[in-house]
Amino acid sequence: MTAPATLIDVRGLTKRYGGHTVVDHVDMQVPRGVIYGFLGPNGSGKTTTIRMLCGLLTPDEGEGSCLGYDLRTQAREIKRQVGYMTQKFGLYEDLSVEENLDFIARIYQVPKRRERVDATLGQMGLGERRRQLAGALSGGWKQRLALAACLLHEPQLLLLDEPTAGVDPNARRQFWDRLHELAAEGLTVLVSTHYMDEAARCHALAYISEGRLLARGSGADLIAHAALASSAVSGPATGLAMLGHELRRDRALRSVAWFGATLHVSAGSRQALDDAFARAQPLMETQGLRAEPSEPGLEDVFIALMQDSGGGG
Ligand SMILES: Nc1ncnc2c1ncn2[C@@H]1O[C@H](COP(=O)(O)OP(=O)(O)OP(=O)(O)O)[C@@H](O)[C@H]1O
Repeated sequence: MTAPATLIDVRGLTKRYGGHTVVDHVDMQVPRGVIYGFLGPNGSGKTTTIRMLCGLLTPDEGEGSCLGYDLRTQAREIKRQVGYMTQKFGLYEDLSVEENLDFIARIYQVPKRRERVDATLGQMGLGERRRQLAGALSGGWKQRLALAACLLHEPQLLLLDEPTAGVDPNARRQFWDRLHELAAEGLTVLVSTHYMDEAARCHALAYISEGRLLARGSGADLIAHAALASSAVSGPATGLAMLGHELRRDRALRSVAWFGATLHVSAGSRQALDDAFARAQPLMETQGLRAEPSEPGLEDVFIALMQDSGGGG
C-alpha cells in the first residue's frame, strides 16, 4: 500500500488511566518528509501518545490513521511498518553490532536479510564497528545502533521517544544530521525531546502539557503566536539571582529563566514587562543591573507555556 501524503492524521486522541486523563483529545497531522518535534514536561503524555500512534496502545477515544492504516482496526500493520525507538532501547549487550542487527532483521523477517544488514551498517557509519560488542559502545554509538535497528525494515515513518537523552552534544549533533539526511530522502520523523537546540532543528513542533496540545506549528509560528515581549538582564551574578527570585513571584510575567550569564524575562506585552521592571527598579539600581530588549526565542515560548500550565519552570 502506498502511504498517504499525511503520515500521521489523528483527531481527539485520548487515553485515561484509572480516571486520570493522560492524553486529552490530541489532534496531530504530520506530512511526509517532515521532522516533527514533540515537546512537553515530564509526564505530559508524549510517550503515551507515541505508543497510541504506533499501535501499541488502544486509544479510549479518538480516531485517525498512521501510514494510512486505521489506528483502531489496523494496529498490527502500523506496528510492523513504523520504526519505533523507545527511551530504553533494547540492545543485546553481549552480541556484536552486526549480530544485533541480524537478530532484529530475523525477528522482522526482513527480506534479503544479509544485504539489508550490510546496507544499514554502511548507511549508519557502523561498518568499522560491526564486530564490536554492543555493550562496549559509548552512549552515542549505542544510540546510533538503535536507530540502525529501527531502519532495517525500511520504514517510512520513525517514532523516536527521547532518542538522545543522556548523549553528549557532539553525538546528538551527528544523530540530528543523520535524521535530516533521512528526512531529505523522504523519511518522516516524529521525535520527542527536552532539548531546545533539537526543537530548533525540527520543521514543525507540537507542545503538550498535562495531556493537552497547547501549541503547534513551525518554530517561527510558535514564537509569533506566543506574542511575547522579552528582555535580557545583565550585571553581577548575585544581583541577577536576587532579581530572578523577585521576578518569579511577579504574576504579570510569563517566563523568567537563565540563559548563560543573563536573565531572560518575558511578558505578554512590552508594557507589562516595563511595569515589572519598574517594580523591580530599586533592586536593579542597587545591584547595578541593566535590562535590554531582546528577541523572544523558542525557549522563552516553551518556558512561558510550561509556567502557564503549572508544569514546572
Ligand atoms: N500504564 C500506565 N498506567 C498508569 N499511568 C500511566 C501509565 N503510563 C503512563 N502513565 C501516566 O501517564 C502520564 C503521562 O506519561 P507519559 O510517559 O506519556 O509522559 P511523557 O510526556 O512521555 O513523560 P517523560 O518526558 O517523562 O518521558 C504520567 O502521569 C504517567 O505516570
